[in-house]
Amino acid sequence: MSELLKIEELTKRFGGLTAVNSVSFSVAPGEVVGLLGPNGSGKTTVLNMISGHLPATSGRIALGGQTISGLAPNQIVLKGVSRTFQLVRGLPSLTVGENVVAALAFGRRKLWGKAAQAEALQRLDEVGLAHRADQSAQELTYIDQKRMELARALALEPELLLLDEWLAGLNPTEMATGIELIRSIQRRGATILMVEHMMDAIRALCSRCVVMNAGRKIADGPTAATLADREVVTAYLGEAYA
Ligand SMILES: Nc1ncnc2c1ncn2[C@@H]1O[C@H](COP(=O)(O)OP(=O)(O)OP(=O)(O)O)[C@@H](O)[C@H]1O
Repeated sequence: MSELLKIEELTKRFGGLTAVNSVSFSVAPGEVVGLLGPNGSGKTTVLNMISGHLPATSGRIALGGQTISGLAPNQIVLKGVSRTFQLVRGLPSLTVGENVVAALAFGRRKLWGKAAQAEALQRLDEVGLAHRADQSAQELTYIDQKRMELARALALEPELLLLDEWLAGLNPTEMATGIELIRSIQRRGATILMVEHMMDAIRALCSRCVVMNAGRKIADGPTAATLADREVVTAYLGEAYA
């Protein structure tokens, strides 16, 4: 199969506002695709529909040829999609390790007990956080909170990982570390769809970009060519720069 994720004519209306307007695109296995666009263009709404956190008004989302639109978020996790959120959603009263153990209980293998603890350490090691496993989650620095959220998403064993501005708010050193971390996850075979505003990160990580503006898809292609596209430049910077 040439595509893992296939989105067809996806639309979301909030009352009179069409936040996502008949958007179609695909993601192939092993690809890292950037989902870009100015603020309010509908990117997070697309992610929310893929992960089941918002129902689509119309259109279809398929993973590996199976329709997943219409399913609840926990069912979509079991089909192989996990995500991070713009605002980190950990369980602050638990330790870092327990946060990942909690995710494993809901994952595709529903791990508990010692098996879950061992697996959690492995997931934390993948994101460079194993040494903080016994620390309270609320003591983590911002980047470590983001690492923990990534470990929780990886614990769900996704075929498709959705990242919603995972790199936002990091300083330049942390950004370089974060880019390398996402690259290492890709090298292990992950397929990633990432909403991102940081152009350097997009250039470093994404082979392809889908660009939205005012709810519509305006470009879809190899990163360098897409970022140079006149309509994309106009959407970001205005007519004067195009
Ligand atoms: N639950 C909601 N109810 C009503 N309107 C919403 C809801 N969620 C999003 N919107 C609106 O839909 C439009 C698209 O929002 P969305 O968050 O998807 O954009 P975005 O491209 O992710 O923006 P940003 O880059 O700022 O995160 C915006 O006009 C937003 O105000």
